[in-house]
Amino acid sequence: MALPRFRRARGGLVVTAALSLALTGCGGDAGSGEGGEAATAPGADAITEPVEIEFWHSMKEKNELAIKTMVDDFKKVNNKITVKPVFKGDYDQMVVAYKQAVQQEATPPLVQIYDIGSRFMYDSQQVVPMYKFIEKDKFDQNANIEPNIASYYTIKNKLWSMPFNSSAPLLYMNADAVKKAGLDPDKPPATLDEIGEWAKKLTIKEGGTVKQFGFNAALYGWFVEQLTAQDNAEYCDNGNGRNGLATKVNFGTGAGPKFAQWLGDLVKQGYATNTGRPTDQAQNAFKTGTIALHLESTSALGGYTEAAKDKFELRTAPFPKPSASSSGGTIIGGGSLWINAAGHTDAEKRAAWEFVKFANTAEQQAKWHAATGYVPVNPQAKSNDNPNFQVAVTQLRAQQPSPATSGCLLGVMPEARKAAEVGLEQAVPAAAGQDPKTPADQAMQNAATTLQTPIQKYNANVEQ
Ligand SMILES: O=P(O)(O)OC[C@H](O)CO
Repeated sequence: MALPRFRRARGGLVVTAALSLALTGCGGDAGSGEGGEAATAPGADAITEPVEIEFWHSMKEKNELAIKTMVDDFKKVNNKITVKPVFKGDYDQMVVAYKQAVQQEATPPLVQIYDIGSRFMYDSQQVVPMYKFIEKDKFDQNANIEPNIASYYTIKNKLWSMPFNSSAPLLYMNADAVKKAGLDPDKPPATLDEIGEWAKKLTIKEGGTVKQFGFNAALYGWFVEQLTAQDNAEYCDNGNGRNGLATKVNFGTGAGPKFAQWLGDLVKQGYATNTGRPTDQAQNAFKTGTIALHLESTSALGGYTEAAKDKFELRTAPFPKPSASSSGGTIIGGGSLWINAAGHTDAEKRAAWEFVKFANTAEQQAKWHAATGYVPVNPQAKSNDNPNFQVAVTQLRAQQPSPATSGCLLGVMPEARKAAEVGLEQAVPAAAGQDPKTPADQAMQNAATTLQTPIQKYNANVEQ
């Protein structure tokens, strides 16, 4: 399907139906912008005098401090450019803030968007694609960006955003609890069933009270995406939306219901606690030391390392596979940096690129990785000697990019993740001894079906 023709809007900017749809979900004139393939990348001569740019991000606590350190480091070597980091809430809140900014013609020159916002950003017509700066500067992409990471942000063979905070999902262990139960943290469980077996041995009850749960994980749609890829299956059709627009999601069958059933059973039997969808709640429970095994992103590692200090021995292990025969891998997570074209001067766009290049350097990526736990995007970056930090790096480098592990490109991917979480909520009982609201197969299938109309509406308005 051809992209609807641009039309001129006030101020010489342009609106597309694709953008309108992405912004409002219902078509109509919603914003303006001049970006996408049409945008150009200004050269180094665009900066002739001091320039200040806002950098919107979603990093909090320890990870936000690491951003501030990076910005300060940048200022020391680029005295003409001031980068002002602005925390805009979590990843979902950022997308809301970004959409509002497009409507108000007030986007920042530089924005961090989570992985699953990539197709939306591509369709938004707001950005200067990263490959244009790469070409302009003859930047060596292969030498500076891990191919396994770049694959996620590569759309139609071109890199659209710069991977920045790249993560992998992990199994976290309270190694003291593991050892006390006579289990060996050096031989961690590798499948959901093995985790279930461990969780039973690791749950400690005193009287009627649970002192330690064997397992917890947020009801987080990201885990459904990861387990699907671990099964070497595609989350959405058309080669995970990379051979053409995806027309449906597949989490109604396979790893989605398997995970929902497995977690529901563990909660019902009292071996896992259900802390709901907010990842903060599952994270806080793990940090108290009363959870033995836990699933989270490597992005939490910096904070966990600090929280566990003097409390318990923290260990990480590869993310589990749905079953021993699963032959896939994990998907790169986290977010990437997008440079906005609409309404920005050449100096601002160039300043944003200068910071993006700086953030990608081996030195900065090594520092960033050591502070946060994110995987270094630059293969030349030294990884942290702490073995907990190396698990995600090894996990990522060991796998070959494939359609499954490149992740699903879908304009309504944030909605898809939320739908999967609604499915999990239906399938996982609130507490021990309770039944789920809906059987797992049906809950996940129902959730997947709710996406058909949003996907069709989105696809009707964007180019293939
Ligand atoms: O917690 P992060 O930054 O690793 O992100 C996890 C997911 O990829 C976000 O979509």
